[in-house]
Amino acid sequence: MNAHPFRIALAQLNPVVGDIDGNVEKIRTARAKAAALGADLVITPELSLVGYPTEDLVLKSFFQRSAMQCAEMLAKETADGGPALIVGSPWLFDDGLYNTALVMDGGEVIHKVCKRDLPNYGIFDEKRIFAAASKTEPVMVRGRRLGVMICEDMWFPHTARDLAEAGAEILLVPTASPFETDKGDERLMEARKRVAETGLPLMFVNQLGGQDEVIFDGTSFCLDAQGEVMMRLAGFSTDMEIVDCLPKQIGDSLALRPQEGRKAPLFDDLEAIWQATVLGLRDYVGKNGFPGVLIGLSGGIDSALTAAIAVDALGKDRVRTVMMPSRYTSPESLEDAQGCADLLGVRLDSVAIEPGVAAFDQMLGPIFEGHAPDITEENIQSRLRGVILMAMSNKFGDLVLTTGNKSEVSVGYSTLYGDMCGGYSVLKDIYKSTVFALSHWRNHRTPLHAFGPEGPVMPARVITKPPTAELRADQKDEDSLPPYDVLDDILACLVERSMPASEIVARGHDAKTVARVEHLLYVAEYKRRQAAPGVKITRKSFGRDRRFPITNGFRTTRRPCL
Ligand SMILES: Nc1ncnc2c1ncn2[C@@H]1O[C@H](COP(=O)(O)OP(=O)(O)OC[C@H]2O[C@@H]([n+]3cccc(C(=O)O)c3)[C@H](O)[C@@H]2O)[C@@H](O)[C@H]1O
Ligand SMILES: Nc1ncnc2c1ncn2[C@@H]1O[C@H](COP(=O)(O)OP(=O)(O)OP(=O)(O)O)[C@@H](O)[C@H]1O
Ligand SMILES: NC(=O)CC[C@H](N)C(=O)O
Repeated sequence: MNAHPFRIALAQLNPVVGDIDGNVEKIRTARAKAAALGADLVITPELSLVGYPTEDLVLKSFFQRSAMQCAEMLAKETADGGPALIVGSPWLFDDGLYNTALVMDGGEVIHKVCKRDLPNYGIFDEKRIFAAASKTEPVMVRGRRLGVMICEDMWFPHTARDLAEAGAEILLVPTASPFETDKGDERLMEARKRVAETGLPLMFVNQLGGQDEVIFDGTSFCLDAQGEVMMRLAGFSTDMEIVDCLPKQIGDSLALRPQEGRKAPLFDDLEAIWQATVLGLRDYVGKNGFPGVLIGLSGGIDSALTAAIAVDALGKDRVRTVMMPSRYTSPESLEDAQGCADLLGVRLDSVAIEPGVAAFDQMLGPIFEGHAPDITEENIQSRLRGVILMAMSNKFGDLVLTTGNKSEVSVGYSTLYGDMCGGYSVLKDIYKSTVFALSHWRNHRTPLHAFGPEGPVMPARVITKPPTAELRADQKDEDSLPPYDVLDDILACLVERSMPASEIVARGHDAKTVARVEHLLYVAEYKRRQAAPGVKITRKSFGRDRRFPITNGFRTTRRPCL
């Protein structure tokens, strides 16, 4: 029996959805690097050739043909004597389009493994675009019997069980598993269940990178047959590593035993959130070709945190900020905005909005005659700031970042076409309580892979002062909203845990407050549909993840006739 190790390279790549040529080049480069290290096989992530998720792009027949032709071309390159290769690609068979892992060796595609369990919940829509395979069998590669299964196939027992019963020596899982808080634990738990059920080691090769709202954190790993982590790739960074697997006869069957290797450190919760926002923004800006970003810096915590994340993602020279004072802007806000800009080293311009406010007062005066000033005038200030930011974006090409956090986005505490102006949001799925925690954390810690300063990124007062929109005299967020610790707990119960009002009240919350927050959450749906996309962090982000009707007569505080 061949006692040489079978050397498997796990290539954690960052593809761009739809950039098939660019992705081919990334796969080719990874394979060349793995070849130099003596690999027998290179595994790339799920749909590595086209990126994940492709959404309806993959339904175009030209797209399908392009992917298949490029896959055939990559397969031909494996005639060079280098490692075999597993590439993820859509494949059109007579009975439908499948999400496949193509096994390439000796100049051709030697196996096509089709995905069996298609995720169709949360952000996933795979049943809309792919057909599901009915069975999965092991594939022979260079004398080894390999159990290849694609991402969601690992979340259920049947595929791993079938592969083990058919004599697979190891489970290989190309994946595109998006980041959310605690997702690493969930993946490990599912992987360990499959290992325990089959007695086989497992390799999980995840995609890296930001794709619109979804972030892939990588953190690929290899488990031995006891479920111990033998190797782990970096989180939030491209990476590759070779694992030597020793062939071994166990009773009647053959097994591959992965040897121990490098284990990249894991991140704690706050640093993982930080890394996700940084990677999400960096890839959104980079993959969409923006020179930099533009932020309205108010001296408040949301814009300060957004600017700090932007500097960590892009570097200070690609982040531009602008203070837009009004008669309600306090001297502390002016000082704090300047303090943030100084600490981050970013450019801060100032454009006063008072001339615009006066012009609108005059222009609308005849129409509004006899009507007392109200929220209309407050919103005009916010909209003027939006106009200024969008004008600067048009002139200089930078992407405007919106600064609203999940607490505000949930209850519609923002102005349509005002502070909601912008193309991308990094705090959209981060509650205000976590905004405070993250700001404090970043003032004391320097994250890995960050371009920002080592010291604090905002004056301490930005974190400690009461939040205010400064759209009228002496305004505080808590005049309109419950305290953020109360609001955020109720929202997390409603949004992430989908709890009825009665259960939330049973946790000790005031019934009227819960009913009001639920109402605000539902009636703000129209605003969210018009909001910029933003980084998914929690189990239920707004956007693809949580799809609610705008016109909605349901409330859990009412009792429908049953
Ligand atoms: N179902 C629906 N479908 C489509 N559109 C709908 C709608 N319901 C209202 N609308 C439209 O939306 C308008 C109301 O929305 P909008 O104009 O945004 O105005 P509105 O939500 O009434 O006011 C903005 C709120 O955001 C708060 N805020 C907090 C923090 C910062 C800022 C800031 O600006 O910096 C603002 C501010 O204090 C105020 O409570 C209506 O006049 C109507 O035109
Ligand atoms: N004076 C200002 N100068 C520049 N931008 C501003 C100003 N006021 C508001 N903005 C922009 O509008 C956003 C919403 O501002 P606002 O202060 O009303 O609410 P907030 O949620 O408390 O945000 P922040 O904590 O950043 O102040 C800000 O984050 C900022 O981008
Ligand atoms: N691409 C997939 O099939 C991903 C589904 C899987 N359950 C995950 O979230 O990681």
